[in-house]
Amino acid sequence: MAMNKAPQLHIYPTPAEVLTSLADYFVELANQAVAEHGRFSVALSGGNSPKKFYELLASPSYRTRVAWEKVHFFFGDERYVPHTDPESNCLLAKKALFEPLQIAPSQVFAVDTALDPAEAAQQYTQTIEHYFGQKEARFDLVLLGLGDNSHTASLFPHTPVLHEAAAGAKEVFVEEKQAYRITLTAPLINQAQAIAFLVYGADKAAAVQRVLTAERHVEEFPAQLITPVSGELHWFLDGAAAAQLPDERK
Ligand SMILES: O=C1O[C@H](COP(=O)(O)O)[C@@H](O)[C@H](O)[C@H]1O
Repeated sequence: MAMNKAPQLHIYPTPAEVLTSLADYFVELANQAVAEHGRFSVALSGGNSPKKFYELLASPSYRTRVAWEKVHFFFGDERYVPHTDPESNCLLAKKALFEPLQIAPSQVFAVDTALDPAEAAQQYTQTIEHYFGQKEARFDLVLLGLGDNSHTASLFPHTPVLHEAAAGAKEVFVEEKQAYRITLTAPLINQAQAIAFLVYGADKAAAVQRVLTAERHVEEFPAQLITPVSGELHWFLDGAAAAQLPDERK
């Protein structure tokens, strides 16, 4: 039986150092993927944490280090709102990354939130399948965040999508938000070549500790579902988010 590789933890004193380390890793993976297969496919995370990361990638220090015209952007999850809504993960990426880097619309694969949720998820699955063609859908990188309730992407505690066995996108009604989300399923995320969590801030410390050290209980701690089939799993953390980890994990 294949054993899951242990996640690699990268812990830095400050969020700024975490962001730089993740940006360096992004550059390394992007250049490697472009050299190997001519393009780099990345699924972006949303919420608050990645804004500064996207701004850093678009900054003068990083913008010349990646062949951005060869990068193809997907979304690990999307809030079920128009792309002009401040809640939209697509809008966040557009403002912080796509516009500053002048990314062509043909490089961005967004969820169509004008459709009904099930249709939007089905269409996004088809978009992903079409992009990868005959090959298994395997993103070069999936970026993830972590909610203080241990959700990642839009894999929220006690939702049916946690049991989805198909690798694709799926709609999920999130009771605590009273709203639909569209999320990549855990099986699809786990097919990725590399998966990187970006988590910083003291409000995430308990969730980090539970996901990484508690006994497996995916209904309560959905981020425990993220166990790559054969790719790499990295956690980029600041000291505050890592504070409740036992010393031997730091
Ligand atoms: O709702 C979401 O939450 C998680 C965590 O976001 P953060 O605001 O706590 O950083 C995020 O990873 C996900 O993409 C987003 O839609």
